[in-house]
Amino acid sequence: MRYSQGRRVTRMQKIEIKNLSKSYGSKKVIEDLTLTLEGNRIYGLIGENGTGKSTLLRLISGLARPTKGTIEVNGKKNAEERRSQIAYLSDQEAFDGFSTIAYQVDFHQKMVTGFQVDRVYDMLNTIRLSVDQKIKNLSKGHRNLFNLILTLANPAPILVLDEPLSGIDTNKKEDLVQLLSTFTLDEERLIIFATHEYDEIEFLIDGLIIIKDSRLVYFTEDLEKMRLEHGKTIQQIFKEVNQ
Ligand SMILES: Nc1ncnc2c1ncn2[C@@H]1O[C@H](COP(=O)(O)OP(=O)(O)OP(=O)(O)O)[C@@H](O)[C@H]1O
Repeated sequence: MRYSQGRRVTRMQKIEIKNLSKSYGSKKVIEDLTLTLEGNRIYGLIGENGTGKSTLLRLISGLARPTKGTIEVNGKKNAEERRSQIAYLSDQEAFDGFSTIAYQVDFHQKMVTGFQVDRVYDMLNTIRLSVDQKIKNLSKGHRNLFNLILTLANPAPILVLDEPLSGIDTNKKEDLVQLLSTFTLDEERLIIFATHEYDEIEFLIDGLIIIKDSRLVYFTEDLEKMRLEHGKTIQQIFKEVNQ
């Protein structure tokens, strides 16, 4: 199944990163990264452990401060303004655990303007999660799924997702991949997400970003073209740039 085929590219959303560097003490985590992401597209961000993927997503989302360089999201430069354009999903546990699913949905509805609560209930129904369940009693995969659903229901034009597929079983991953595709296609959003699941994203993403040793080593915004012209899978591209 090729979810990305025939996608309408409207170029409405834009993330513009120029000469971005981030260090923690003497450790360089992102070095001189320049990258423009735009349109109604899904971008996959891959790289080995500790190469700076989460850091880059946090920088884009205004949750970490660059050491050097600039980030503009839909023309907004400062961190607070950027945050207004972005729904961010962390790879860390986000819940207190003792509340129920219903409580969290209600909380998000109160906190997030335009939160798509009907969609949340539809999605919960699809994956058969009862709203009365306490978060602490959910499996890790279900917790991750619920967290992702809350993020998808945020109407922000850009979704920044840190490992949204981690811990989710294969059957549900297919549904999720379809869901992510629908979310950009129908609503003209831009999604960037970090993942280690190269096979799962093969036909989901439009663009591919690879980071190695803190640096951008590969970028295409048209993976389908690369696949047709060079016949390479993401796994093969990844191996080549990591040699
Ligand atoms: N707040 C921080 N303080 C100090 N070092 C940090 C901090 N955040 C990240 N790092 C370091 O920056 C490097 C990159 O971390 P990051 O989490 O961005 O990598 P990643 O590519 O997302 O890794 P993974 O695939 O394992 O999730 C790591 O060496 C990490 O220890």
